[in-house]
Amino acid sequence: MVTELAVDHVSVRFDLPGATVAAVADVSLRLRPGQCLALVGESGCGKTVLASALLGFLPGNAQVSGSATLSDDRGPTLDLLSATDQQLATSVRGRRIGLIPQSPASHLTPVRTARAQLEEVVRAHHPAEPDPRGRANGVAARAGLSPADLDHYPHELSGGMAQRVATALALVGDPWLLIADEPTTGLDHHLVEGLLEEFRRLVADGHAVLLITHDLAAAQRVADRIAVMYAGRLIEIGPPSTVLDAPGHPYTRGLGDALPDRAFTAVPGMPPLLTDLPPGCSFAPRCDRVGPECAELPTLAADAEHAVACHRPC
Ligand SMILES: Nc1ncnc2c1ncn2[C@@H]1O[C@H](COP(=O)(O)OP(=O)(O)OP(=O)(O)O)[C@@H](O)[C@H]1O
Ligand code: NI
Repeated sequence: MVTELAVDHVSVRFDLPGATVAAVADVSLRLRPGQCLALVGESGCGKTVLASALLGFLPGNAQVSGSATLSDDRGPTLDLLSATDQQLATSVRGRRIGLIPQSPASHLTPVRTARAQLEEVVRAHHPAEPDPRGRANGVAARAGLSPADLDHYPHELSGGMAQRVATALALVGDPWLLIADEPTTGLDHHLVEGLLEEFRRLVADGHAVLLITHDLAAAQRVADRIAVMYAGRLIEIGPPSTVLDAPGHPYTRGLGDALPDRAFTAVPGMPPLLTDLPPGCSFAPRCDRVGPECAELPTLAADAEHAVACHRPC
């Protein structure tokens, strides 16, 4: 059996009174053991919504289409988008897919210490473990925490500390696929290095990592592919060297130019409103290469090594 997550043509819309938000549109991607895919893009482009769709964490006003097939030897092959919450809770979350959520503090129980929460998850995943405390300390160390750090309540943890507790919680069940949503937020340079090292080690051990990040430099250091999202769509995907050094999409070129060691110039203009997307390329209003053909939606060749959804690539 091929171990894989196959995301095919996934779209997520939110119905609001009088408007529809097209948060994710027609996203396809694949992840296999030994791979790290970085998903990058400006705030609000749909990264967290995509991750939430995969784990069944979308609110009731979300309309989802497409499929996300999870195949591995840890459970039945499953479409994550049509699975029941019961199936996701008992067989997927934490066991086949681990999530480091974007706001980790809000996922911790306020009245119990980090240790109590981590040891509970250790016991749930490893009922025969004779030393849950030792195992919790071990997984905490991999996330950059000392045993003493665990004896705090969530409100006593800094943002970076809560982030590391969330990382430890996600690692406990040894999921083959880890989805990390902005895991370096609030961490200092030293801790970012440690976390990226842990991701590299997981990938070398045969895990897969979907790294959602604003930090292109981090993506470059750990990912073997970078997928760039704009206004809910994937607009470019390829190896970091290509995407960052020889990008095809004008938006990706703009993102690369915003790196601190380059021009540091942000892409001019604002992303479009997701309630009111233009029919063609949604980057066209900001694009310096725009032409008449951009009134048609460009497509992305999903299976190519390097793919660009642009009529006039750089
Ligand atoms: N429950 C909801 N109802 C309506 N719109 C929503 C809902 N949740 C998210 N959105 C919208 O969907 C879009 C995508 O949001 P998302 O959180 O995925 O962005 P993101 O790429 O993760 O951004 P960031 O980098 O800031 O975390 C945003 O415009 C957001 O306002
Ligand atoms: Ni997000």
